[in-house]
Amino acid sequence: MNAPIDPIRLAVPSKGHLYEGVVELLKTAGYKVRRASDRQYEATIAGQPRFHVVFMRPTDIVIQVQEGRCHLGVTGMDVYAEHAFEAEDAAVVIPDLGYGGCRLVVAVPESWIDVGHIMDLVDLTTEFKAAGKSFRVSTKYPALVRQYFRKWGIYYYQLIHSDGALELHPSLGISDIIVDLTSSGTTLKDNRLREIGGGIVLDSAACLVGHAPSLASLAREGEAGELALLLDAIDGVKRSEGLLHLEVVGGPIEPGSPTADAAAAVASYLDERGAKHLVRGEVWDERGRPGWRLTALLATRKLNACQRVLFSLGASRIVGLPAQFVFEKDAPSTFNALRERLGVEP
Ligand SMILES: Nc1ncnc2c1ncn2[C@@H]1O[C@H](COP(=O)(O)OP(=O)(O)OP(=O)(O)O)[C@@H](O)[C@H]1O
Ligand SMILES: O=P(O)(O)OC[C@H]1O[C@H](OP(=O)(O)OP(=O)(O)O)[C@H](O)[C@@H]1O
Repeated sequence: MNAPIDPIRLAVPSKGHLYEGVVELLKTAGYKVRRASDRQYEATIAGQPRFHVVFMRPTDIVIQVQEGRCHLGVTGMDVYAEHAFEAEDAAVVIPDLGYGGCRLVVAVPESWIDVGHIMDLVDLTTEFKAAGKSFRVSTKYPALVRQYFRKWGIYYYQLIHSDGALELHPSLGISDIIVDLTSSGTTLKDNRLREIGGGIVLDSAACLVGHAPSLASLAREGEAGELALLLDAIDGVKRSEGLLHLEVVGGPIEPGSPTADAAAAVASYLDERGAKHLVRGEVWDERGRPGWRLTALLATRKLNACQRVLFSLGASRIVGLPAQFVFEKDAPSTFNALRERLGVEP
């Protein structure tokens, strides 16, 4: 048996769109990254001496995970997908970490009123070719664009590879259209460009990738190993996102009083609002009088709208605490799924 991987190197984007989200997620999961300054490219994790964090650009992260220098890495799904064909040893462990959402889209000048759908580009690119002109597409994602255009039967175009400020290209005459990331849509709009129908090449989010042979080795450490603990913690955090652990207490119940049914009414109301894991039971206050208590998981955004109704149904106190982890016995486990995919025996 090979020696255990030590340190476990985790690559994290050094700045930009994907940085803060992962630091926050790791912290909530109990893995607080200790980085001396934002110019420091290495860090440790408090209480986790086996982890070594390195900070890199998202593209380099895919390459270093592929090479096995980094065992785990956080990058954008867009970046991973662009390099996937040359990174067969870099496996996706968690495809969506819950932040860094954006879309890779085909955008044309607003003035092109005849082009509303990707299908229109089939004809347009053919017309360009017939007229002896080259239809130029600026992008940072040549592999994804080629694949997408092939799927739609678009063959006559020239790719212009560029790393930034692509939105300027059509107005400067560098290209005719662009394929770039967007989230709020502001940059496209401010540069008089617009997305076209059927033009979403990829929906992307921050993802966790890993070097497949290293993942297999870490998975062999089992459910108490560092990989299982990290993935379980992330699963727990992700499952708790946006949820409150709600406690509703009612009472005291006077003998013969109709409030005895209040707990059932509150449970049924919360159930209608989408609350999960509703449980209720009898409780006694400090004077020994009976009451009821109900707990549930409820979307944070729904609590405010509920509270007056809950009082009217008989609740006397409502407490909502942000859930930090939700573990459910039968919920899908990233670690178990990964172990199965890698063919590692439990
Ligand atoms: N609105 C957005 N625009 C661009 N990228 C976004 C957006 N929202 C999330 N992202 C994600 O952030 C990644 C880019 O991050 P950032 O700009 O920090 O990196 P970069 O320095 O340009 O990296 P590299 O050039 O190495 O890919 C994208 O690949 C994408 O996954
Ligand atoms: O839809 P929006 O919310 O406006 O976001 C989209 C913009 O954000 C990104 O640029 P970034 O800020 O990463 O700068 P870059 O050009 O250096 O990549 C992307 O390349 C777009 O230009």
